[in-house]
Amino acid sequence: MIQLKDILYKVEINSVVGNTNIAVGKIEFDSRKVQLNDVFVAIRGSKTDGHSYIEQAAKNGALVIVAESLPEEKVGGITYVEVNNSQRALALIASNYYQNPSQDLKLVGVTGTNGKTTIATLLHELFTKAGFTVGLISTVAIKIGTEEFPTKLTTPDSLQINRYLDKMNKAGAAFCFMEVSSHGIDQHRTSGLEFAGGIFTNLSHDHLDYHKNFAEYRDVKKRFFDELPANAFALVNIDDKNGRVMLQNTRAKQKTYALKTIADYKGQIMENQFSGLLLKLNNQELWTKLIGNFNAYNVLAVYAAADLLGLENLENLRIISELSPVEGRFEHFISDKKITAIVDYAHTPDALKNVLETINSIRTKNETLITVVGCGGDRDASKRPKMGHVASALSDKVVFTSDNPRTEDPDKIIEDVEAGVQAQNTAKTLAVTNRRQAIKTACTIAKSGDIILIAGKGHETYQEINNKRHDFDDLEIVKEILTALNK
Ligand SMILES: CC(=O)N[C@H]1[C@@H](OP(=O)(O)OP(=O)(O)OC[C@H]2O[C@@H](n3ccc(=O)[nH]c3=O)[C@H](O)[C@@H]2O)O[C@H](CO)[C@@H](O)[C@@H]1O[C@H](C)C(=O)N[C@@H](C)C(=O)N[C@H](CCC(=O)O)C(=O)O
Ligand SMILES: Nc1ncnc2c1ncn2[C@@H]1O[C@H](COP(=O)(O)OP(=O)(O)OP(=O)(O)O)[C@@H](O)[C@H]1O
Ligand SMILES: N[C@H](CCC[C@H](N)C(=O)O)C(=O)O
Ligand SMILES: [Mg+2]
Repeated sequence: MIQLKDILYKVEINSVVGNTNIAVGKIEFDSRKVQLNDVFVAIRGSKTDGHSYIEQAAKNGALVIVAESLPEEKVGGITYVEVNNSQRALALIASNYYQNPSQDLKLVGVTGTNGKTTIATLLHELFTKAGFTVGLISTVAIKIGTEEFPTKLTTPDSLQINRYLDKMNKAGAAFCFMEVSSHGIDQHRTSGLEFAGGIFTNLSHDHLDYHKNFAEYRDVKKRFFDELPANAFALVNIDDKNGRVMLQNTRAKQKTYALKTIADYKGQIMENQFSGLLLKLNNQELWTKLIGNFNAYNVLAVYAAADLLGLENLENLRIISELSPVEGRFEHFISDKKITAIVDYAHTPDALKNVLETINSIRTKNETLITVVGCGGDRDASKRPKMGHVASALSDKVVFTSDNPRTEDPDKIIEDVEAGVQAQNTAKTLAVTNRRQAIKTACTIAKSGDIILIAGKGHETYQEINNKRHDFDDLEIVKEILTALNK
């Protein structure tokens, strides 16, 4: 059995009421899951305050309550621990509980607005092909070797992270690549983890519903680099103006990558086609099946990280050339009548712009580009008009539709998106609220040789409407419709 005093190691404690020399059960931050002898950590959330459920946790058998303020009335036999920050305390307790699993493998975190899943997944694949057992914590899935576990968040809560890292160690994993979202950093989901490296991709508009403004969003990301240990590497995209900012206060070894400026890892695009990219990396040629300028950055980050982790150069280059695109990221299908349907997870204005610019740089003049896109509900509404503008300015035709409306009115979201369309582009757009119907509309308009981009949902296999997830897979649906239309 684990002792309370052991799992409180390094936790910043204000006061304790009761005994810490006691054996405890599991750790929970949801009172509804508490069982006999568990530790309940009360967290102030965005919807409710965990401190209101201390009594319920006690009724369910909690032996220990960890909170930022202790209740006046205490129950005999329960140990109360007052801490400065419950979320941080939870993360440290979780690390201690699983015996600091991040120290027993090389953990690399990827942060930035776009490209996290792509880079983390490619690194997982690269080191797997190099013969290692590798862990992955990403938006799409959590993986231990080839075993896959479902996930709902990009960066899970600290208990889950440490539980999976422990499982990875038990499976003999040498590395784990994980996405570190700004919510994750802000909510201390990654506090107390020992990272061997951190990667910064880029910073653009997203999540400004959650963070007060862009500067705060940037500073949260920076905190991840501020907290890296001295023996870790901090690898940043120096073409992004915020790359330098990330390095300002880090103790870690500073490394840079870039396509446009001098950097430790310098890339150059030689060819950019539908079949892939020909790159020059530190003066060595490399062919990759990944498509688009933005993927040149991702490939460069992958090469650099693998190099910093000690992978032999030629093996590094050879395996990168074998890597396939990540699920739902520029995945494409060509129909019998030669209509190209591309499914991509672009759900920010910058990602959408990059994807559309890539398609425009590759396609020929007589191929029409039809974009199907929407924005998620209960998420940053200020990105909606920007996405409407980008989609309509860079496509020949746009069908605005729903993404995951969640609890919002889908037509209202579409109106927000349409508000960004400039007068000269309005004639190119139409709105079809039902996403399947919108895809069908695009397929009906498309002629042989045309390109349909379906953006925003990528790998997702559901559509969330009013707290219910319905089966929905953009790629499956577009294939089915094009086939049914005999196109
Ligand atoms: C806004 C946000 O990030 N919310 C996360 C947060 O929950 P919350 O603050 O809303 O929690 P709350 O409902 O207010 O409850 C507060 C506390 O009371 C507890 N409680 C509540 C009820 C009860 O009866 N008893 C009880 O003890 C809850 O367990 C919780 O500890 O903490 C939870 C546990 O870690 C997360 O699951 C939850 O993620 C929600 C589901 C979410 O949708 N998050 C998204 C926005 C997110 O995190 N996205 C990022 C970014 C993706 C990207 O990069 O694009 C990600 O990493 O996935
Ligand atoms: N390096 C990049 N720069 C800009 N855009 C990118 C980059 N890499 C990918 N994208 C675009 O962003 C989309 C999402 O990519 P990816 O899933 O790798 O990002 P992410 O950071 O994991 O996103 P999330 O915040 O949802 O976890 C892709 O489908 C593509 O359109
Ligand atoms: N991690 C992102 C994913 C957005 C994907 C998009 N399909 C949506 O539902 O808005 C978020 O939670 O904001
Ligand atoms: Mg991701």
